[in-house]
This record gives sequence, structure tokens and C-alpha cells, in this order.
Amino acid sequence: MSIELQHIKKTYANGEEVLTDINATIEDGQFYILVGASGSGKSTILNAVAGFLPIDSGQVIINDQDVTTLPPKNRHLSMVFQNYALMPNLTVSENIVFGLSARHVSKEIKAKKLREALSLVHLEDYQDKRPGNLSGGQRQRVSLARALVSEAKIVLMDEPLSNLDAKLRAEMRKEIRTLQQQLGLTVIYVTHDQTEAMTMGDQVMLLNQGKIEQVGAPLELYNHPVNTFVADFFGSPAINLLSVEIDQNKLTLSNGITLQLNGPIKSGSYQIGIRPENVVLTPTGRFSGVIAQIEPLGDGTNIAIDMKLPNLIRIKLNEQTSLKLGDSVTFDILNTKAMIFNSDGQRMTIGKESLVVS
Ligand SMILES: Nc1ncnc2c1ncn2[C@@H]1O[C@H](COP(=O)(O)OP(=O)(O)OP(=O)(O)O)[C@@H](O)[C@H]1O
Repeated sequence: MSIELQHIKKTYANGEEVLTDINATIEDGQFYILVGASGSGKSTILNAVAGFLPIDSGQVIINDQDVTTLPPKNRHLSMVFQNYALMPNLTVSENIVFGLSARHVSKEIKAKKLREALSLVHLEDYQDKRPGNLSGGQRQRVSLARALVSEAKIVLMDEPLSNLDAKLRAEMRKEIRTLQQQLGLTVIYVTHDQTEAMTMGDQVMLLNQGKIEQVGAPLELYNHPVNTFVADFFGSPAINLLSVEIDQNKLTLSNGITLQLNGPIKSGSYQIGIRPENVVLTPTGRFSGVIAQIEPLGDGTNIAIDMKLPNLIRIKLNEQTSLKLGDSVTFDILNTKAMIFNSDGQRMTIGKESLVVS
């Protein structure tokens, strides 16, 4: 089942334009993520696809059929909401198979699907409880199980893991993905969590105030962000963005340090982007500074270095460190991994070699 969104626009009654011009092609069997900060319009898009929300203009096309004006029940979708939408008077099991009961699925198939779903979401011991007696995370899992057993081939999920603890969330991420692939489901998945977007998506749409910033495979967005917004959204710790002045072959940082570029770039103000994993501590490094922050992670360490720039330089080390706050260090950047953006934050499409500095 494919989904096509064409020129979707939405302004709420209060005059707030929340979707400006949303276009998307979601292919059959794709796991498609809508990611962005709170209020960026993710849920509004999902509701427009589901049919819960009339749009001002544009089309929603499901499997080549224009469903823009069809009610939700005729769109053959299932949904997993942040707020569960469970029936309080039904047990966990009854809630999960509710949609199937309505469609007269045989008793044996229903029982088998129920068993699989309960085991998937680890709720075997809770099947006879009612939603009121479950924790938020458990309710969320019931809601997830209900969508997964339904026979709808399109599943819309709105932050379905937001109430789970970190360990269960990581586990469910993998399980949802495996199940989606096994069942060949087309999923639109809303999250504000960049890790979920990176680890789960086939395609990711990053939204910012109702506009699309970039669409692509997760690593494409990470490695080839079209602007500083996208570069900054993905990655933890965040990318280092440094304001620089370029004059022919000379690049000057705001602390006065200059570097030679490998080729001339039009003179002017730019921003250089360097991801924390592409900065390395080395005694022969071209830069020096003082350790201003240390964050031990167990399997690695995030540190930040003060080199008298407006922002600290973030570095991601893959090991534990004996360095202490205030220690002086020298470091370097992997030149070929550096990105350059113009003063408006748009990625420059100059050859990578132009950035090789010495
Ligand atoms: N019914 C409504 N009336 C007016 N404005 C609304 C309505 N629903 C949402 N909005 C506004 O539309 C914008 C987008 O909201 P939406 O819920 O789509 O964002 P979101 O990205 O899903 O956010 P979150 O992650 O917080 O759920 C927000 O600025 C919100 O305040």
C-alpha cells in the first residue's frame, strides 16, 4: 500500500498556518518517519492521512485512490496513538482483538494472533486486566499490539514508545521494525526522537514549523544535511558549527586562528560543521584548548573543549578517559568530513577537496 501526499496545506481556525506545502511519496512496505520538534506539524500530517482532520488544500492518495474526502473508516488504516485510545471496560485481550472481532475473523486465527501480539509486547501476564489497572507504558503496548494484529496494511503511529522506559523502548524499536518487515506493513511513524528516526526509518522527513527541511534515508540526512538545521538536528552530541571568515584561500576562526584552504572559495562569512566523532585528540593536532566539560558514558566519553570561540568544541571519544576539567589538550579535525554552509545556513555544494585545510 503506497501513500502519496500532494501539496497538503492546513491553517487552523485561529489563523495559524501549521502545514505549508507537504509533499511525500511513501512506498509500499516502507517505514516512513516524520520527525521534528514539538509543534512542527507531525501529528497534523498523521491526522490528515488518517482522515481525522480536513485539510485546506492538497490530496491524500492511498494506493492510487484519492481518499482526501473519505472518512477514516474507509481508508483501511490502523493507528497507534500517544494516548492509547483503549476501551476502559474491555480487558487487554479484548482490546487487542477488538478490530478483528468486528471483522468476523475465525476463533483460531484470533487466538493465534492474540498470543503472538501479547508475547510481542510482553503482556502475557496482563491479558485479563483492564486498561485502568495498567501503567502508561503497558497501555501503550496494548495499543501497539492492537494495531499490529489488525489486518490493515497501513499503520500510523504517533509517538508509540514515548511512555516506555529506555530499555523497553530500545527493544520495542527493533521488534516493531522486524514485525513491520515480516508483515510487509507500510508505516508512518511520528517521533521527536532523532534516535528513533535514525534507527527505524527507511525514509525520514524532518519538519520545522510546518515545512519540510529534508527527506531522505537516515544516513543521507546525517552525512549530507542540506542546511545547518538538519545538521544540528541529527547527532548526539550535536555537530560543532563554527562561524568563519574566508578570504580566498584563508579561513579565519572567530578566535583569530587561521587555516589554509586547499582551493579558493568566494570570500565571505560561512559556517563550518564538524561532527564530534570527527574531532580527535592528538599530540600533533593543529588546535589546542582546555577541557571545559566531561561526560562519562561508560563505553565512551563526551568532552567539550574551550578554545576561546563563542561555543565549546564537542568531541566524542570511544573510550574512557583520565582527562580532567581544566587539562590542556591538542586536537585536530578530520578535514574531509568537515561541511561548509553559507551565511544563511545552506550547505555549499563545493567539492569536498576545497575544504581540505592545512
Ligand atoms: N486544533 C488546533 N487548533 C489550533 N492549533 C493547533 C491545533 N492542533 C495543533 N495546533 C497547532 O499546530 C501546530 C502543529 O501541531 P502538531 O500537533 O501537528 O505538532 P507535532 O509536531 O505533532 O507536536 P508534538 O510533538 O508536540 O505532538 C502547533 O503549533 C499546534 O499548536
